[in-house]
Amino acid sequence: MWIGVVSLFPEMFDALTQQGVVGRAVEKQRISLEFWNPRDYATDRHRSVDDRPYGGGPGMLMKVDTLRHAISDARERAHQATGLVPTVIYLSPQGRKLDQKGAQALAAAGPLVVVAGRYEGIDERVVESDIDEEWSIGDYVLSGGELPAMVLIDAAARLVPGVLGHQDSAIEDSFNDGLLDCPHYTRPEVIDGKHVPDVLLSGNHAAIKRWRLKQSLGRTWQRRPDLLEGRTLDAEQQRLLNEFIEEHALSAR
Ligand SMILES: C[S@@+](CC[C@H](N)C(=O)[O-])C[C@H]1O[C@@H](n2cnc3c(N)ncnc32)[C@H](O)[C@@H]1O
Repeated sequence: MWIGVVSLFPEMFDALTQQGVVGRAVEKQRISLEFWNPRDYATDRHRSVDDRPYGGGPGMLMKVDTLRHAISDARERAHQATGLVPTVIYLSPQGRKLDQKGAQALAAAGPLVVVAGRYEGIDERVVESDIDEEWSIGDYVLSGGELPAMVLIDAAARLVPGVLGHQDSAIEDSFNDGLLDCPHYTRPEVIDGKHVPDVLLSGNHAAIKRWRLKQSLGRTWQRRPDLLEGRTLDAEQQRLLNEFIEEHALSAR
């Protein structure tokens, strides 16, 4: 997966690319990340990258020419590196809210150019002319698009085949099949008098699989019932959820 990043603070991305899953993916060249800094295109004495908004008011906007130049070079490089036309994404609180389905779509898309905004954002005409999609990471406002860009890149990159050591771990993650993940346990067998559920020690893989699905369904029902709305459970899933609800009612008594 090829990703070009347009940012005034490319060094922030070291946090993403120098360790962990994405760091290893970059090292193994499963993910290629390249950076364009609008400041490198500034020609004035102060190397300015911001400009005043028409109509006045507080805050600045990203300077148009340096930003467009960076986007254009990133787009051209994407084509050169992959032979494909990239999707240019602007991280914005006004964009489509990122969820696991969105991350799956981005992981399967061709090359991406990801634009991190700063100040009060970017000129609307640049959005209209140079941006293909706007993505948000949630209904709150951050000071810049770098953290949102890293969130989006991480969420998509770990779904690229070969990026995760155990590909299954992505399959079983929360949201991948529309449910929350089941609870997990590691050693020791007893912590503060609390035991690992017997079934996980049984070695009975069918029973473990059934238990995990039951917990997934139950947790989703408890914590995120909205995820179950409009979803038709098959007979086995319904049975497991009923069992969970019954057990839950019994333990609540
Ligand atoms: C201070 S914000 C500008 C917010 C903008 N004035 C608004 O209210 O829509 C600066 C930059 O941070 C990024 N940003 C902030 N919150 C974000 C979010 N929830 N999702 C994605 N990007 C965000 C965007 O790139 C934005 O251009």
